[in-house]
Amino acid sequence: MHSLSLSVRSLTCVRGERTLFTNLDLQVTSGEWLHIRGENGIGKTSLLRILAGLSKPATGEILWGNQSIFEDPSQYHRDLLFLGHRDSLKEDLTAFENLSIATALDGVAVSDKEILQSLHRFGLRGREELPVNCLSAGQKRRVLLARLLLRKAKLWILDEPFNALDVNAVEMLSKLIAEHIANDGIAILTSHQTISIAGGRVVQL
Ligand SMILES: Nc1ncnc2c1ncn2[C@@H]1O[C@H](COP(=O)(O)OP(=O)(O)OP(=O)(O)O)[C@@H](O)[C@H]1O
Repeated sequence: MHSLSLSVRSLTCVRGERTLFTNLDLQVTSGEWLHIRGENGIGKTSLLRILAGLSKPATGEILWGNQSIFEDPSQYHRDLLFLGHRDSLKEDLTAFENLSIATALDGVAVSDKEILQSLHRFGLRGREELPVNCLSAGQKRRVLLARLLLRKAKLWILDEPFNALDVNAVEMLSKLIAEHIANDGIAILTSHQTISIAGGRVVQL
């Protein structure tokens, strides 16, 4: 994976009547991750949605490498995996079917074996063929997170990825993020917890 960076210059975000942040600058390069922190309602999710190209900032630019993310969105979205904190699964389908659909929509060719392995890594052995509405909140979250193993995205943008996870799953996800960073990946995430993964910087909104 060659070195890449996401650079943000003079970003301003307005939602409704409120200006959430102004003139935000940040940069994150291969082998680094950012922890976006701040109180409820400060604008963390709004920032991540802008960084993922899902909404536009009032002012400012976002460069992936040398190019604005809005110039070639399909290329950017091939390099990016965004997991929103309100992302949900199709409740009447199984965990396996949910991942099959998600990877097909992402345009990624994965084998049934790889899908099963990703579910097993997230501790869902024996739960692969249950309709998702029979899973607990934390197990549903684990199914969503299994996508991280199936997409070889360079940039992970994760909104509250540790929510609803038990101690083991927190450890599993921390290890996965650490591996991604060690392999020259990039991650930007929000969390109200303290996270100890090497290569990280805190951005306080
Ligand atoms: N489309 C919108 N129209 C009006 N206000 C909005 C819109 N989207 C978000 N907001 C407001 O912007 C503020 C920031 O919301 P955001 O979800 O980014 O906060 P957050 O920092 O992620 O909070 P939390 O820690 O609670 O998840 C909130 O006050 C929210 O109500």
